Amino acid sequence: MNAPVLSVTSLVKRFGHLTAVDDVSFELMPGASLGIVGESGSGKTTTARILAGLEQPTSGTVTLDGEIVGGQSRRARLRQARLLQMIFQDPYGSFDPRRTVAESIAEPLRLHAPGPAAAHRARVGELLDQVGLSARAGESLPRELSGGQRQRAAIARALGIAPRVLVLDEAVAALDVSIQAQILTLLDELRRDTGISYVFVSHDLAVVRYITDTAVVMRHGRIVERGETEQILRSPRHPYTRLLLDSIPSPGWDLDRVARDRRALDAL
Ligand SMILES: Nc1ncnc2c1ncn2[C@@H]1O[C@H](COP(=O)(O)OP(=O)(O)OP(=O)(O)O)[C@@H](O)[C@H]1O
Repeated sequence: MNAPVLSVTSLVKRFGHLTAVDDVSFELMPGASLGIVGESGSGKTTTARILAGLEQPTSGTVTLDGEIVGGQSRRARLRQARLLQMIFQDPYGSFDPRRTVAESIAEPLRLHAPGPAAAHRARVGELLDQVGLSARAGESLPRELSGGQRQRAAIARALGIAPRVLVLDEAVAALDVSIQAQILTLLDELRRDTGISYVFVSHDLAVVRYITDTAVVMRHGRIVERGETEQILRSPRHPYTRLLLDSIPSPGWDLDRVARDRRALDAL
């Protein structure tokens, strides 16, 4: 039996009186894809940020490849970044606007895998190719690329150091639907080819259905339902999951019923 590449145990994050993440636990096996779904404010992003070390938990642990992470030493932070990389909704802010995309993709290589510049250049070429970007796109500045191309570049940069886990926070939410499909297909191929694991944070159940095997549903910081994604979406057990599903516009959509169910759930 394989060991999980990522385990999260009893994670809690408080901001003052607000408990944003409340006793969250889950495991991710090598090559698996786990969805974290829930409405705005349910604690998804805070959970993702803790995984990436961008936020410290109030309590609980994150274990990556058998070792608890969260240490603040340079060595500990480098190890966490080497094993787990994060992709944001719009990576624009995380690219240096004055550097070419290829230079930005090379940066983590220089930090984590020091070597001759020519080797880095060759690796950047491979990475651009792997995510479907031309060498010309690599020579562009971030603002010269489309949203979809920028997301491809962000994926290339994250993959360069061969992390075990990619945490994607609403990674396709800002893209047109046809571009979303291209990025999701790319992510699917990359997972098949490299055996990388995903934690895929999204409010979009259709996207989660496509890209994940299992999922957890978060509400008010807690996990209210978990299991195989297909099973959860086909026969949700928790009223909140049913409400999320009913909130998707579809033929015969009953907005009054959704509003009624929400009032009933909020009163619980
Ligand atoms: N730095 C912070 N300081 C104070 N409160 C915060 C902070 N970050 C998040 N919160 C609060 O924690 C709760 C969970 O937020 P979080 O962003 O994790 O939810 P989410 O499910 O990702 O929602 P969204 O999709 O809107 O980001 C919210 O009530 C939010 O206002």
